[in-house]
Formats: sequence, structure tokens, C-alpha cells
Amino acid sequence: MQALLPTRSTLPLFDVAASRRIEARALAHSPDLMERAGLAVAKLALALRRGEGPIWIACGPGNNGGDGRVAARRLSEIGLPVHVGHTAPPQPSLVIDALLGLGLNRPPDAALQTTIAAMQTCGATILAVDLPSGLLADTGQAAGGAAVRADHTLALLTLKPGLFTGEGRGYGGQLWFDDLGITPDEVASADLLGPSPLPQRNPTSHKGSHGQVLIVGGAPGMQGAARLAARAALACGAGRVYVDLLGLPATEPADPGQPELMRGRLADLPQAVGVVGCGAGPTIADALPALLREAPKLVIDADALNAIAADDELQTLVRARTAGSTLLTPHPLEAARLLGCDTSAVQADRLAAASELARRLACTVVLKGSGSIIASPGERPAICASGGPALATAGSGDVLAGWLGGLWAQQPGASGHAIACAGVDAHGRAGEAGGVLRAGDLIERLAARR
Ligand SMILES: NC(=O)C1=CN([C@@H]2O[C@H](COP(=O)(O)OP(=O)(O)OC[C@H]3O[C@@H](n4cnc5c(N)ncnc54)[C@H](OP(=O)(O)O)[C@@H]3O)[C@@H](O)[C@H]2O)[C@@H](O)CC1
Ligand SMILES: Nc1ncnc2c1ncn2[C@@H]1O[C@H](COP(=O)(O)OP(=O)(O)O)[C@@H](O)[C@H]1O
Repeated sequence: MQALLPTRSTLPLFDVAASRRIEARALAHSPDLMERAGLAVAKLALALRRGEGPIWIACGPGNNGGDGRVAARRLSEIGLPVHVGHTAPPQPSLVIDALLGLGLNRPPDAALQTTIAAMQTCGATILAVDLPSGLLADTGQAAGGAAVRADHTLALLTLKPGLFTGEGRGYGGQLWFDDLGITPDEVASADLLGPSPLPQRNPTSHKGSHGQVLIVGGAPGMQGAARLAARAALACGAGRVYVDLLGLPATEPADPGQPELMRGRLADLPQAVGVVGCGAGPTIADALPALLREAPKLVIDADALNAIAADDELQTLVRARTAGSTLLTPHPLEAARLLGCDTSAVQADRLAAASELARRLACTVVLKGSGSIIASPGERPAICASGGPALATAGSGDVLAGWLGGLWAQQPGASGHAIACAGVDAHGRAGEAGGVLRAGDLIERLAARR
């Protein structure tokens, strides 16, 4: 058993169907799986229990409840007070939520909701078995809006995508994992991202060795967004970073606070990685056809995404680009505009939404938000479990776009998918902080990890 986050390497995630197949094959040669699962739950419960009161174990009708009952037996065997039932005992020292796991197939009914509410209000730490009851394993949504908000979740046998995206991280608490001694014999449904190495700098390299980035955005009044992206690309290590500030005369400095940045235009920088759309306003639509036709690599964000969503011809140009050369970074609302649906439909199944957008536009998609998804045609989707609410502030997405451009400039042979996985994970890890991170501070934290 191990605490899972932050991840030290990329880990396989298995959806319900794949987990079921793994479970069925494992049971054929290891029929004691539930014993192992219950023992793992009991061990973690011992570590989490606070006080002398009974451990309350709420068991459901299926095997999730079976795990809970094994844990109850194990804990009783060592002399601990255990209360198995759907109502709270006085002053429980821990709650074990073993109501529903992988088999959740409808919103919890009224009786289950009453038990869930009692768990939530009894004041004890909650340990969920495999999944918080009510949380959908594939999507990270609460079925019908009701799910246990656990303090800890012990995932068993497989890691399920829903623990890491959508609302999953809000419901799961601290995550633990026990594979029950089984090596999965299935292709993963998705990857849980681990850290990627940053580009190495050869001792004999010069600025020309580290590529160029051209930021296009920053309409009057919104230059900050383009400048944040440019500063992030510079901090990432790009050799030269240029800014095309829309509507500002070319004689104006790129960024008075960052003299390393230069003004530049697509026509003069045919090799530069384009980062397009940060603070760009609607006029970015005029610049997009040339960028989409000519820029060898593009990171497309914010207003550029909205312009593409509103224009079929721009969408055709996106699809026509060389495979692996285009990376879109929508937040859920921008993704919804691109897909022609509403935000709740995107959030209901983030993996499916990102994959569908990647398929439709034939490019890499980073669907941002808690548990960012990276999806590309022909690639297994990835989920980023790093990052947190300190990133929920204006400008952190601009920093991500610039960082991705900076990475790509230094690794021109890498696909959009590889760059997105590396950059999104680094951005998330740098964004793990208490309180709120100003975007400028986020850049410093990213740079410090180089
Ligand atoms: N097999 C093994 O050895 C291992 C199993 N493992 C463990 O098993 C868990 C999966 O067990 P599972 O497949 O039995 O599903 P589970 O989550 O207990 O629920 C199914 C039951 O709940 C019911 N139900 C569903 N939704 C409901 C609702 N909203 N409200 C009310 N009832 C609802 C559903 O009822 P029905 O649809 O039949 O009416 C059915 O009776 C997995 O998460 C892990 O903990 C692992 O430890 C590995 C070893
Ligand atoms: N709660 C959260 N957990 C993890 N990452 C988050 C969270 N909130 C925001 N982020 C990340 O912060 C960034 C915000 O981007 P975006 O919404 O485009 O902001 P902006 O346009 O203001 O820069 C994204 O990378 C997103 O994934």
C-alpha cells in the first residue's frame, strides 16, 4: 500500500470495464482477493483511527460491502471496537465507507443518502473503500449529485480515472493504492501522469540551440496575458521569445518589465513555435489563417479557441495541419464552445469530451481544470493529478500556454501529446501551494524546478 500523490512515475488507470476484466481473471487464480482487500483496509484504518471510540463500517450490498465486512472481522480480531451498520455509533474513531464501489449503477437512493449524510456529520475521519460511495469510477462525477466526501480513499486492485479528474479529487481526499498483489493484464484505459525530465542544456549550446517562440495576443487592455505567456516561455528556457502584441505599434516594447523579450511577427519568424490567443480578443480571427497555414507548431489558447469555435473555415485549417503539430488548451467553457455543447456536458465526462475534440480537430487537446486531460488522436489519454486550487486565478492558463511553447521550442522533434503531458504536469506540480498563486509567482516556481 502506498500514498499515491504526488506520483513518481506514470501509472496506468483502468475504467470499470477493464477493472472488471482484470478482477475476473485475477479471481481465477487468486480467489482470496476480498480477504486481501479487507486486510488492506483494516491496516490503513489502524493508521488513521483517532481516539478510542468504535470504528464505524457502513457496508453496502455488493463486494464493496464485502471488503468492509472483512475489514470489520480483521479489526475485531485484534480487539478493536467495531460497529457495522448504517447508523453512526457514539463518537466513532473512524468511518469506513464500504457502501458502493465499482458497481455503482444509479444515484444513491434516499436510504443511502441518509447514511452518507450521517457519515459526513459524525465528525470522524472517513476512509472510503476503493471509491467514495456515489462517485462514478469512469468520470469522476457524483451519480445524481450525492457522494461521500472522504478524507482518504484506498483504491484496490486498479486505479480508476474518476479519482483524478472532474469532481473526483474533491471527493477522494488523500489517495492510497493497494494492487492486491495482482499485475494488471490489460491495456490501460488512460495514463496518470508522472514527472517528465526537462530538456537538457548541452554545455556548448547557444541561444540558437534552444528554439524560438512567438506569442501572438495581447490586444489593447489585455497585454498582461500575452506577456505572462512570453515570460513563461522565457523561463522555460526557449532561446528567443518574441511577442506580437495585437494593435500596439511595433515600436512599443514587448514588455517593459522583462527586457529579454522582443517584438516579432510571423512573417519574420517562420521557425518559431506559435503561442496564440492569450488576451487576444476577437481580432485574433484575422491573424489565425496565416498562423494555421504557416506556423510549424502551434499552441492555441483562449480567444483563438473561441474564434476557431465560431468559424468552420478555421476549423478546417486546424484539421489540415501536420499531425502532431497543434495543441489546443481549452478550459471547460472553451471546450464546450468548440464541441457545440454546454460546460456541464463537458464536465460530465471529461475524458470523453477531450478525446472527441481531439478526434474532431485532429490535434492534441489539453482540457484544463482539476485533473487536466491530455488527448490526441492515436494516443492513450492522460490525466494530470498535479495542481490544485492555488492555480484557480487569472493568468495561470496563460503561463501554461507559454510554458508549453517554451518546451516545444527546445524539443522540436516531440509530438504535441508529449509536450502537453510534460508541460501540464510541470505546471501542476509548480502550482501546488497553499492559498492562491499569482501567475508571476507561478512562473518563478516553474523556473525554480528547471
Ligand atoms: N470481487 C472481489 O473479490 C473484489 C472486489 N473488490 C471490491 O468490490 C467492489 C465492486 O463490487 P461489486 O461489483 O459487487 O459492486 P459494489 O460497488 O459493491 O455495488 C454493487 C451493489 O450495489 C448495488 N447498487 C449499485 N448502485 C446502487 C445505488 N445507487 N443504490 C443502491 N444500491 C446500488 C447493486 O445493486 P443492484 O444493481 O444489483 O440492485 C449491487 O448490489 C470494488 O469497488 C471493490 O471494493 C475489490 O476489492 C477487489 C476484490
Ligand atoms: N482546482 C484546480 N486544480 C488543478 N488545476 C487547476 C485548478 N484550477 C485551475 N487549474 C489550472 O489553472 C489553469 C487555469 O487556466 P485558465 O482557466 O485558462 O485561466 P486563465 O485564462 O485565467 O489563465 C489551468 O491549467 C487549470 O488546469
